[in-house]
Amino acid sequence: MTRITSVSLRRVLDSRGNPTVEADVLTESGGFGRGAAPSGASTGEYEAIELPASESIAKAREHAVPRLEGVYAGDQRAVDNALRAADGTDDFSAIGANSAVAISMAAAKAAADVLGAPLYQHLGGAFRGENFPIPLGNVVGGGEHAKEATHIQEFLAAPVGAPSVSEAVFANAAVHAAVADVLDERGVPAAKGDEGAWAPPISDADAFEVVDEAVDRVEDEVGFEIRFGLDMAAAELYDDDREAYVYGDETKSADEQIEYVAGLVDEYDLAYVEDPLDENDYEAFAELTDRVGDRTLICGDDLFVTNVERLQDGIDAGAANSILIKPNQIGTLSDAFDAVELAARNGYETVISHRSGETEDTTIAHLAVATDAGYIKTGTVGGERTAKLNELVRIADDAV
Ligand SMILES: O=C(O)[C@@H](CO)OP(=O)(O)O
Ligand SMILES: [Mg+2]
Repeated sequence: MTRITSVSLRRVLDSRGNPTVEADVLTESGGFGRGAAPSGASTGEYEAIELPASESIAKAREHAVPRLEGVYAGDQRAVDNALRAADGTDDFSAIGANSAVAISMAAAKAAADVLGAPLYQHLGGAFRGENFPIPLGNVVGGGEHAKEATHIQEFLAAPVGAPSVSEAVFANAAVHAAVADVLDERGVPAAKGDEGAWAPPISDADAFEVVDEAVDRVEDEVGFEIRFGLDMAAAELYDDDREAYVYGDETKSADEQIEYVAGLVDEYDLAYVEDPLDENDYEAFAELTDRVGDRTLICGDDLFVTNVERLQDGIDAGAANSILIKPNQIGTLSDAFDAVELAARNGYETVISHRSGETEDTTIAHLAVATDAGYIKTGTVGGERTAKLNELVRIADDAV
């Protein structure tokens, strides 16, 4: 029933206005699924390769589409193995991870359509749909996502005490609004960065104060615990030649960076710190995890790139205690699931994540529920971000 009869690919816009790949998959019994690839700006050195959309589409049409016709969409591993076989490289550099992930997601949705089940249930089974991830909401940011703003890429609201996913989602939006108020009171004008977070021209130290204040205000209003966290995207701060983290005119050695982050965790009771160190420095990750891993999540994004081999190296080294899962970093849903499962077996928390360049695709909301992930990082406001957040609300309301 879920045998694939056609795969079509097209160029569509992403949220930055760049071309990205959208895939439609049809099955013989009329099942339909559509998936679109997101795109990163602060990409990790070890990510699967995104090709220019037109090139990726042309290559996938030539090599992947003929292999996919006749494969069962309901057999996700068969679909993803066909994509890997069509590509023939380790990093999807032949057809592009952008076409691969779009097709992989579209096939899963087509299978769910045939089965008449919500995507999260097709991917995660009958017992999923009870637990929901805590949404990490980007409220202030800079780095590669906005010029003339903070060095730290993302300040993320974490409504850890929210009684429901819906209240959590609205709390993050309230923190985003409260940040605007606090900035306004301080006379700071702020544009928005790529993910819709405020991108004010202030120092990192000031941003901590602003976010802390905004979180306190909303916490008082809603009556449950809200903490905050960071994505430092430190690989972007790290200068290989100087062997130091560069913050404008200041630099920090790896030891100083560890000291700095450990201090921030304690000062602001941070719930979450993503990529606090360079993507090649497992040792420094391990040292920081050893120091503060009992009270905060140290998450590997560029460090692990959703790759089981890199995650296994991290587990062996004691580096981090959680992993960011981005399907397009590795190219298929099967690979993303393998990373989630390896993480879970080793007590690593999972955080399912969007990219800074996004589309209206809602697959990651379903993926987070399907894998029982503790967290999802998918922005706070803006249509391509609220698409996922609203889908979570619908899943919780049994309305998908
Ligand atoms: O670093 C990150 O975690 C992501 C998403 O927030 O950014 P990008 O997609 O630019 O890599
Ligand atoms: Mg990151």
